[in-house]
Amino acid sequence: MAQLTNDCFAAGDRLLPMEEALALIAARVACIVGTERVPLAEADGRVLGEPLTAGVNLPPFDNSAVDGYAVRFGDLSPADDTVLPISGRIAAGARPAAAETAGAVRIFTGAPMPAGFDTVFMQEDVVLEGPDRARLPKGLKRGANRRLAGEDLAAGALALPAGRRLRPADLALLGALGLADAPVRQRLRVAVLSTGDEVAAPGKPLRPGQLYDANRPMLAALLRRSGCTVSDLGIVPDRREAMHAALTEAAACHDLILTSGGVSTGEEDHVRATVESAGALTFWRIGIKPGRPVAMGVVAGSAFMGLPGNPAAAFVTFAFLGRALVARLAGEEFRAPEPVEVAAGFAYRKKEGRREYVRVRLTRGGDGRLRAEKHPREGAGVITSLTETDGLVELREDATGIVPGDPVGFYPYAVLY
Ligand SMILES: Nc1nc2c(c(=O)[nH]1)N[C@H]1C(S)=C(S)[C@@H](COP(=O)(O)OP(=O)(O)OC[C@H]3O[C@@H](n4cnc5c(N)ncnc54)[C@H](O)[C@@H]3O)O[C@H]1N2
Ligand code: MOO
Repeated sequence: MAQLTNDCFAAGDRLLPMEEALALIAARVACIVGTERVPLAEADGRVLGEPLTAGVNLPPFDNSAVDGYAVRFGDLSPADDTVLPISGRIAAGARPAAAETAGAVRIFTGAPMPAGFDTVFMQEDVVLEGPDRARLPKGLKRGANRRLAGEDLAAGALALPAGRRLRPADLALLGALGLADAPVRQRLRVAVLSTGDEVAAPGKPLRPGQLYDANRPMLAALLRRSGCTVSDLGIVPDRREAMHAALTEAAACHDLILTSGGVSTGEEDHVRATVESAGALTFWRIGIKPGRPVAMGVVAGSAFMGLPGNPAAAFVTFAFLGRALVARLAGEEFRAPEPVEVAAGFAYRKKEGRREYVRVRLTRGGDGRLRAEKHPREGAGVITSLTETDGLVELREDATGIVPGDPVGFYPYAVLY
């Protein structure tokens, strides 16, 4: 994290545009975790630590894609059906046979092609004339129904790049290449804490003026889905010394500290001031709604991100900034999610110059198009505006508003974590 030095380019009160914040994360933050080997069964969701090249051809040998009859294309009559004697039989798992002399060879899906044979008729298309003669219809192309060694992936070719977050299909590829384990990045160790005297832990009765902590369970879950190991450091009261102690202790054994609340401008908002005194602040105000106060920096050698206290703001800022930071630190090759276009089902006015995310539910309009309906309650503290919706509509900085029917970019929640 040495990259996040105290050169305060985001000084002053300017709202940093999202693109600039993301560019800073990309430019200043490097991978800080080593690699380890894990069995394939445990590799789903892990980040590949090095590029993997194929050690074998995929498939490993020429084989039939169907149950049927293998022939040499040159033995076929171009203009008419061909009748050939059935000269052999090869099942899947059989050793590749020495060259058959001629004729049609009974073959099964996945069985090795006999040497010199290049084309396979599906058995449904073949008429048997007695026990050992096959009538083969005209018109099949050379090479039909044959899979060539290495046509999926050739030995020596790149199978998966470093930084890849492994998906179930990737495990099929690694398994097919004969790998029992994979070199992956160690999990990022992240400390999560909530701040604020008004925030209470579950299991205790609420004192007047208190509410239960919504952000910790949500952020811990988002982090785990991003591949992190999470330490829950509880709730830190609104006192500078308590905050200083919590952050510096957390920094000792975590790669990243993620907080919520206390990053705004109030006298009781100690997070930002603590980061400035115990480390360095890279930015702390972003041109995004909900979620303007987002702080990023370093504390005692550990990366730091402070999200706003309002739960919907914490969610949105984690989805678009926290996720990018985690990916950089964890060595994950990160591509920002792409919104899909849907029709707006609502009118909305916004200020130019900041990016807004509107919580929406998807419905299908009479015209068959997917339509985004805005949740009726917009407040950044309204948790049901997250639970009762399907995703976020993005309104970019230059937009001043939309009317029903306008095309808008929609992110389903599932693509955000
Ligand atoms: N004068 C200004 N006031 C505020 C500004 C501003 O720019 N100038 N920004 C507003 C915005 S936007 C937000 S968001 C909040 C962010 O403030 P903080 O990040 O300092 O967060 P807090 O003040 O601590 O809390 C805000 C809100 O969220 C509730 N909260 C906090 N933590 C939790 C939690 N773990 N679970 C559930 N709810 C939580 C907290 O009680 C507050 O209601 O500041 C605005 N004000
Ligand atoms: O953006 Mo604040 O984060 O509006 O609630």
